[in-house]
Amino acid sequence: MTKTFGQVSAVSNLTFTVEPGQVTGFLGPNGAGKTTSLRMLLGLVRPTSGTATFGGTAYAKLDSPLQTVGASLEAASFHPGRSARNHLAVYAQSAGLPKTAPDAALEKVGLSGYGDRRVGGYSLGMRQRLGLAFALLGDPGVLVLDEPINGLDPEGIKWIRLLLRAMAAEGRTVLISSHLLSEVQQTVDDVIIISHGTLVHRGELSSLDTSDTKQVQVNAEDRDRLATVLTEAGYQVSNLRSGVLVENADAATIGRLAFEAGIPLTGLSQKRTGLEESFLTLVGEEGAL
Ligand SMILES: Nc1ncnc2c1ncn2[C@@H]1O[C@H](COP(=O)(O)OP(=O)(O)OP(=O)(O)O)[C@@H](O)[C@H]1O
Repeated sequence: MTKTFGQVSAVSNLTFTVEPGQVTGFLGPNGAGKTTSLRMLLGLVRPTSGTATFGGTAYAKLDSPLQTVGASLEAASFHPGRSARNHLAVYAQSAGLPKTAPDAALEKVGLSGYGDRRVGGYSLGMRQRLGLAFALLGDPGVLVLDEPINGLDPEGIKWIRLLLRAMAAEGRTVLISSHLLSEVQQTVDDVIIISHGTLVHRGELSSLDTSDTKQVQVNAEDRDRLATVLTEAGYQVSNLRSGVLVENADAATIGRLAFEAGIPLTGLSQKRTGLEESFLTLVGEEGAL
């Protein structure tokens, strides 16, 4: 797809496919063209050229759009004077969904107790959840969510991460946008990265990790002994506030070495410092904002 607004080229020649059964992150700095792309996908903006389809059908031609694609583009677009349940009921009725659909959707997003409140009194996090309830209303196989994590508190972030992962595990297609890789890093399987309206990277999240040096962070109550054992095994180690950093190592080998030396570990993880760095290199300076 390509979209130009007068002189501004918002999206140029962008091509990608999103697969079911996984969560795909659509990433890029502010102004990269994510929202414009998602709006084209949902038939809200007409592409200058190109097409976007769901299983071969354009959004506008879908027989039952709410039951096919659930979308949440602007969390703030609900009328402040109406209740969440009322909003959802109107959409459910016009789409011929069962009367129970609004309550089921509110339940899924943890807003059951707040359905009768005016949306105007909702926090940003609650509006995000309501946006998601709207997306889930028709129990669709595809979810398209613009910045769904933005505005959520840590508990909300954990909650949405689990929900999106569960949706993907059920075989649904989940596409979420974000301007921060770190925000979605633990949620996505695949990434599509754009910058200045063009595709700069497409692949599994791990494909972003181009760092040659693999580091392992490991900790034990007897940290000194752990460091000695690893040094004797030929590893270069340094002390961190929260453990020992081992250069050029993989977590499985370090875990086995500690086990063989009879050192109980209190922490063991492979550091993936390359991800964020690769992301920033791909999107340029603005990505740091
Ligand atoms: N209706 C419009 N008229 C003119 N220019 C527009 C319009 N919509 C978007 N643009 C421009 O297109 C470019 C891409 O904007 P878009 O909102 O798609 O980016 P984004 O990646 O979603 O960023 P953000 O996360 O800040 O929303 C920007 O330069 C923006 O100013």
